Amino acid sequence: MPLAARAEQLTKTYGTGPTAVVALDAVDVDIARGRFTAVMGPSGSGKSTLMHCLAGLDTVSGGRVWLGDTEITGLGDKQLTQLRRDRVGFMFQSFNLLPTLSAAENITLPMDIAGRAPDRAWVDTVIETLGLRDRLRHRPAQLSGGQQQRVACARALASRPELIFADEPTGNLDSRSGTEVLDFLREAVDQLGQTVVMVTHDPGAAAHSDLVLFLGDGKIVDRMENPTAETVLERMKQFDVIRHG
Ligand SMILES: Nc1ncnc2c1ncn2[C@@H]1O[C@H](COP(=O)(O)OP(=O)(O)OP(=O)(O)O)[C@@H](O)[C@H]1O
Repeated sequence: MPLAARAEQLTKTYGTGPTAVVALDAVDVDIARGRFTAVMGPSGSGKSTLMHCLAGLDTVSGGRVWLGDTEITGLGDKQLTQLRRDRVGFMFQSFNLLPTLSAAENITLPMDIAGRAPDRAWVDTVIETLGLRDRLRHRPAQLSGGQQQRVACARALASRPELIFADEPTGNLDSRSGTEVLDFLREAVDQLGQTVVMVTHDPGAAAHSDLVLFLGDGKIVDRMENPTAETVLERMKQFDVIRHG
């Protein structure tokens, strides 16, 4: 199966000496291309750290990481910045849109900064898929939270990245808007052939994915194909029993 990203014995330690924290402990992980992967686990289990290391947002303490066929461990800051800009899309809990720009300008901003001409047909497809056609001239403040996150999703998709990382993308949304954004991410995978990795605490959000990776204390402790909200919740309860019972 072609891989969008891969980590081998990925270790991340914060600090040194007796106060050092091992956020990731020799993690091996494959992210398959064209799939929707969710990353779950208790607070502090290393979800965001894993995402940041896979996306080249953070350096690793040990092990190796690849984006596609490119090994990113060992790349310098400049190369990493370029790689993220050209090959990775990001969505965060706070939508991170620029307030003075229209939706349309926000969507193509990363490419404008990079001096890359957008593929108009592709951007049009993304806008259509996300139902943003009649919102393009609006500024973020004139849009609902759900619409703002759809703009952020379109921005992440606009450059047709190899991989989209979404960190709690529905954390700031009511459940209806959240579901809508998750449905769009699902469509980005199913209809547009994109690859999505999403960090979430919410079993209902994870149920939109193809595969859930469960982290615990910096290790991948379990995985679940074709999750439903119920099976994910059930699995989380079992972990609680193991941890606290
Ligand atoms: N910049 C940092 N400096 C020191 N320790 C950090 C730093 N970032 C994360 N950590 C520690 O690394 C561990 C993993 O953190 P991480 O943010 O990856 O967990 P998480 O699973 O994403 O948590 P949450 O669900 O609360 O966001 C935690 O113990 C955290 O305190």
